[in-house]
Amino acid sequence: MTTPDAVPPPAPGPVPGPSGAPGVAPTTAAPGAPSPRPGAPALALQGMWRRFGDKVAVAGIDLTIPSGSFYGLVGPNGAGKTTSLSMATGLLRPDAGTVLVHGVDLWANPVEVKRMLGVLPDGVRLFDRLTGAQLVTYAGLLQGLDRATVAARTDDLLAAVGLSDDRDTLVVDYSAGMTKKVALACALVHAPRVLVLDEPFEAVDPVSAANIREILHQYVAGGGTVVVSSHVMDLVQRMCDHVAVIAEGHVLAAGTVDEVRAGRSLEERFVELVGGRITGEGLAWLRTSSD
Ligand SMILES: Nc1ncnc2c1ncn2[C@@H]1O[C@H](COP(=O)(O)OP(=O)(O)OP(=O)(O)O)[C@@H](O)[C@H]1O
Repeated sequence: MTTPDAVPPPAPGPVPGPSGAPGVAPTTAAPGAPSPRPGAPALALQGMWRRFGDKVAVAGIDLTIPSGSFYGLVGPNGAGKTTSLSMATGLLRPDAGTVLVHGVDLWANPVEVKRMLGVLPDGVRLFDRLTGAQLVTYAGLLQGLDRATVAARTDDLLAAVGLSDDRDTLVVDYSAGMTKKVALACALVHAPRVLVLDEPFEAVDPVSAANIREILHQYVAGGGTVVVSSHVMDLVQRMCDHVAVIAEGHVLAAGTVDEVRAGRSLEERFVELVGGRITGEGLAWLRTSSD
């Protein structure tokens, strides 16, 4: 069994050390660095644009993600979800637009703001010649945590995601689902205020997915905000309290899950908003039966 309640809660300020040990802030804020604005949304995307050559991937997206929400981002393949989340977390520079994290401009203050963010990017590229334990330790030390805190949190997080027995295995030898889980542990180690997860359940088995969902719910109950992209509508409907549907770089609908689904299932509403159902009639040659 996992111990999800051992996961560090999101830190509004300095991160507490293990077992009441003195805490250490992830890194010392530079003098005059902007601080989170009370009452501001956890994440606000304003007028985001991004093109790749002739392809407009994100075409003027505005999104407001309330503090303490569990926010789902859904959309068909190529809708612009990963591009939006990459711009929202400082991984990809927007062509235009502003990202505010708890009221602080990300692209104007990347160092300070990234300290508030935990990110699980899509297609994670990790230092996979490290073991799982070394990788989480490395992520914690990079965030400026002291060694004792990192050691305690690494143990807690690896237990919570079910990787304790594989802690000394090289990440390159992990399965796809194990890699997702260790990347999630890395994203959580500094107790960020906002957690942004691109397809966190992809390749993850159902028991591990349920454990991860529990970790995320506890994180939100402790004051954190989760933004998660997924293709699984049923999961988003059950797990999230807010959702945005995006397609072709635009927001088609956003709000609470109940507002967006408007009395139907989220999947029905998604298909209605996005369209694009294709029948298999054009593939008659695939029929193998001679009847
Ligand atoms: N680095 C890139 N170079 C060129 N085009 C890109 C690049 N990244 C994304 N795109 C294009 O931008 C559009 C949006 O891609 P994006 O990855 O954001 O979609 P997505 O909603 O995350 O899709 P999926 O659900 O399939 O992961 C797509 O048409 C994609 O081909």
